[in-house]
Amino acid sequence: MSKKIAIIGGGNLGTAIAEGLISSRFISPKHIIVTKRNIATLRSLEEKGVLVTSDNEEAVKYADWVILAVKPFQVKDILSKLQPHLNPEKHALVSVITGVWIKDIQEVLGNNFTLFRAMPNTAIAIQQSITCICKHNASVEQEEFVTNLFDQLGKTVMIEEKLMDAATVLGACGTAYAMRYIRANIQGGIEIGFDAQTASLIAAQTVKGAAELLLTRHTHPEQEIDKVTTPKGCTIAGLNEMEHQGFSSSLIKGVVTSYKKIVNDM
Ligand SMILES: NC(=O)C1=CN([C@@H]2O[C@H](COP(=O)(O)OP(=O)(O)OC[C@H]3O[C@@H](n4cnc5c(N)ncnc54)[C@H](OP(=O)(O)O)[C@@H]3O)[C@@H](O)[C@H]2O)C=CC1
Ligand SMILES: O=C(O)[C@@H]1CCC=N1
Repeated sequence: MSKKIAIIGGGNLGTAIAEGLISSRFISPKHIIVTKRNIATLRSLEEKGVLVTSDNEEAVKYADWVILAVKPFQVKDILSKLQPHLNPEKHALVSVITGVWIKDIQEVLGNNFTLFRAMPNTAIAIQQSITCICKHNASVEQEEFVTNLFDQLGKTVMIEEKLMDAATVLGACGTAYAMRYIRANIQGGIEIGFDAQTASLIAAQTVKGAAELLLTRHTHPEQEIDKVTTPKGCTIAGLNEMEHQGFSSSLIKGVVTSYKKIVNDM
C-alpha cells in the first residue's frame, strides 16, 4: 500500500518539504496532506494536487507518516490533542522542530512510537537541502524510508541526537548566513559598477560554483583559495582586509550565538 504523509504545520519549512516531495515525484501529491489553521496560504499546493486542511486530526487519520513542522512552543499542545488519534502500529513521526527532543515528544505520546528528528533547510523546496537525521525506535525499513525520502530532497547525514542543535545552526540557519554573505557581495558589486540584477547573478553563481568545487573535489576551502590568490594580487589583498575586519571571527561568533540561543531557550 502507498505511504501517505501528513505535514502538520504548512509554513515556510512545511510547504518547502511538500514542494520538494512533489518535484521529486517521491510520492504522489494526493498522498500528501498539509495542515495549518489558515489554509488560504496553501492554495498553490492544493492546485498541485496536495490535500490541505485545518484539521490535524483528519490529517493523521489519513496518513501513516506524520511530519511535525510547527513552531517549538506549539508542539506539545498540538501533540496532546492528536495523541488519542495516533497509533504506534500505524503512525511514525518525523519532527523537524528546532530544540524539541525525542524525550519531549515521548512525554506526550509515550515510548512506543517510531520517532525521527530531521533538520533540513529551505532549499528542500528545490531538492538541494542538507538534512541531518536521527532516529529512535525505528525498523530498518522505516529508516530506509526516511533516508530515501530526504535523499530525494538533497543530501542526508545520519547523526546522534546530541548533535541536532548543531545541525540546526550549520545546516538550517546556514541558509540565512549564506544569503547574507551573498547580499554583501551584491552590495559591494553595485558599488564597483554592476547593476543589482547582474551583481546578484554573479554573486549567487560564484557561491554555487565554490560550493560545487568542495562537494565534487572533497578539498579543503583553503586549497581552493590557494588557487585563486595570485601573489601580490587583488584576492589576497581583499581577503586579508576582510580578516583584519573580523570576517571569519564574526561568522564563528554568529554560529556559536545561534547555537547558544537554541540551547539556552529550550
Ligand atoms: N524555516 C526554516 O528554515 C527551518 C525551520 N525549522 C523548524 O521548523 C518549524 C517550522 O518553522 P517555519 O516553517 O519556519 O515556521 P512557520 O511559522 O513558517 O510555520 C509553522 C506553521 O505552523 C502552522 N500552525 C500553527 N499552529 C498550528 C496548528 N495548531 N495546527 C497546524 N498548523 C499550525 C502555522 O500556520 P497557521 O498560523 O495558519 O496555523 C505556520 O504556517 C520550526 O520548529 C522551526 O524551528 C527547522 C529547520 C529550518
Ligand atoms: O531561526 C530558527 O529558529 C529556525 C531554526 C533553523 C532555521 N530557522
